[in-house]
Amino acid sequence: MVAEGELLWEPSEEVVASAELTRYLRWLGRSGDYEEAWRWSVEHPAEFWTSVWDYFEVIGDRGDGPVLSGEMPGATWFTGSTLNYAENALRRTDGTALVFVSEDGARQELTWAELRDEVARVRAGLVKLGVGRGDRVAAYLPNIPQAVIACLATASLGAIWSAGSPDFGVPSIVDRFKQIEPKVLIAVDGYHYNGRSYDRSAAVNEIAAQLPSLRATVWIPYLAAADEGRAPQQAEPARGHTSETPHGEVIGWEGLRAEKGPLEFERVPFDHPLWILYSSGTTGLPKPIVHGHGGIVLEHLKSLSFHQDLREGDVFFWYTTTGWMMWNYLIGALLVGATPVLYDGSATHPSPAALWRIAASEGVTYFGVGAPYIMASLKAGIHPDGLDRLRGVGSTGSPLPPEGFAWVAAELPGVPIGSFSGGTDVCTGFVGATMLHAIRAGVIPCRSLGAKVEAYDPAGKPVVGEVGELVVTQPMPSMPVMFWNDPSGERYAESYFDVYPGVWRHGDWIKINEDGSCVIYGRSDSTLNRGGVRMGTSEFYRVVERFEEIADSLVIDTGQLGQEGRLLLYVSLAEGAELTESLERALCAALRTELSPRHVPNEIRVVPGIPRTLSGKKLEVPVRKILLGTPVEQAANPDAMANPEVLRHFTP
Ligand SMILES: CC(=O)CC(=O)O
Repeated sequence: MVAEGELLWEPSEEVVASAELTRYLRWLGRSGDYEEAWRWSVEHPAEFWTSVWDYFEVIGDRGDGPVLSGEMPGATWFTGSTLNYAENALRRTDGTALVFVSEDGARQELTWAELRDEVARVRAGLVKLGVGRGDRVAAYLPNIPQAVIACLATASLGAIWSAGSPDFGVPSIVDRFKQIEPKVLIAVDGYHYNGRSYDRSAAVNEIAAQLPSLRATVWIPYLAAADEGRAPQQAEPARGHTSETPHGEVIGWEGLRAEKGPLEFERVPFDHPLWILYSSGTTGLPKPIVHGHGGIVLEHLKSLSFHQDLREGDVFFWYTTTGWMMWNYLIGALLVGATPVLYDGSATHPSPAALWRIAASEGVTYFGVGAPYIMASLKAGIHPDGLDRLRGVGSTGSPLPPEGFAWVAAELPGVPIGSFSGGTDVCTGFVGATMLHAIRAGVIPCRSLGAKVEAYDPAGKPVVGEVGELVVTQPMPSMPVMFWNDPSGERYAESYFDVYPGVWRHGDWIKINEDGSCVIYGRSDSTLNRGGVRMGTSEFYRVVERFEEIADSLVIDTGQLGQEGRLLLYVSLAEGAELTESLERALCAALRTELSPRHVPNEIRVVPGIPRTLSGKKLEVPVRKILLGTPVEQAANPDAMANPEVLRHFTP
């Protein structure tokens, strides 16, 4: 058992001296006191974000309008400025820009010159298909180089990128893409995952048929190329050749990139849409969140340099699909001149150590994953090795329990583990680590520069040392510039500003300590409130999932509006395990002693699996709704789930 707050790592003088953040603070003429710098960054946001633009020598015209005008929602940044994300991402010319590895062993490397050439070609291909400023290009692609190339080519034109991963079902992709009316769809014929091939040709045809806005569909014969000797389901049209279908032209990737074009960049205003990400709630269509060129360039430069300490020469890995904002964050490495490693495949194929092996073979210097992968590595008894170049490990997606921190500290001595928390809505973390901070078990060392994060009590008063609602009380440039199809901004305002007017409420529980460090306790709306003792579900899971017999768990408090309800614990069992009376007793005893007697579940139920979203989050709120009487079909969208079949096991 590891105590929260136990010291695990401290930066040496050398680490502090060579940190990117130290260089920036010196350039600013400030001391190395992080809290002082943070306070300045949030109290003087216009000065801070101007310094980020200048320090990184952002390519573009900073303009001479006000840096920050108005208030949330609706604050605007850098009036009169123009820039282009792709121009900033493609500023280097020498060395390796991108590495790709897949679970079946394929590997590809692109130099900066090759990446620039590919982007120019695809840009020319998109122009030929009629894509221009403001048009949407949708992608149904795995984490492969073509996704990065097409994203940058789209951005270079001032057109708008939007991606979904090919493991998303047809209805969930159509629900997303039909809202944004794309002109072009770029898709693969299928992919490999966990040793199996998944043919998606029929899915792509179904998607295309439901998008009347399409002028063209671009096919990438990815599965066909991998499955040597197997006839592709959808033949690649001959180079440069196109054919017509009811839903537009059909062209192959080779046709799209056939002509060498000029690498040019349409400089656009700061808030010009760069990409559209989605956040699915439990009702209505997924929210199409639009981020702007300027906000993403500044936020990713700041966050990747000062919080992940990335720089030229670094090799950056984060396990993600194109359907999660961590993909957009991963490719942000290009902005700082680091090399992103794209991986397509399962995290645990051919073994639970698969991702650690990639980190070793690719000489990864910063390795990021979802918290469950670290916990699974702990449980599987993995001893990662060959990671001599590793300087940092990142964890996100859900709170990492103190044991996960301690495992990284023990297995990778000298490497700090930085838990990072934010979300799709801002395409970054609000809180994270730096190379100036010590690492303590279960604790996130700081609030990110420029992110005025506070914990609010229900009356909207900031609290310190107590759990409260995570709010952001100053605008950040990477906040959405709008939701697509929400001209009045109503949906946007409702999503973040309905509880505390003028203040961004993120929907997480956070405790901020006196020293600025913090702990995230999970989603605020799934919190357990037992007799007034509020607790995020992560603390519960930490106790339960330590048991070898428990593979996964979900806890639901059916209490409503101050009324105490039942506390139900769902467990999926490890292979060969049984929920015996003695195991039930041991679980209850651990919860009683480690949390509180009020946190002993009223009932423990065995289920075949815990429902998770495609990006791995437990579906606590939808299950709670089902238990309170909402029909399963209305509580959750099966297409946004990794394992929708398990939901029927959760009945009132
Ligand atoms: C940075 C993050 O917060 C990622 C996520 O959990 O979606």
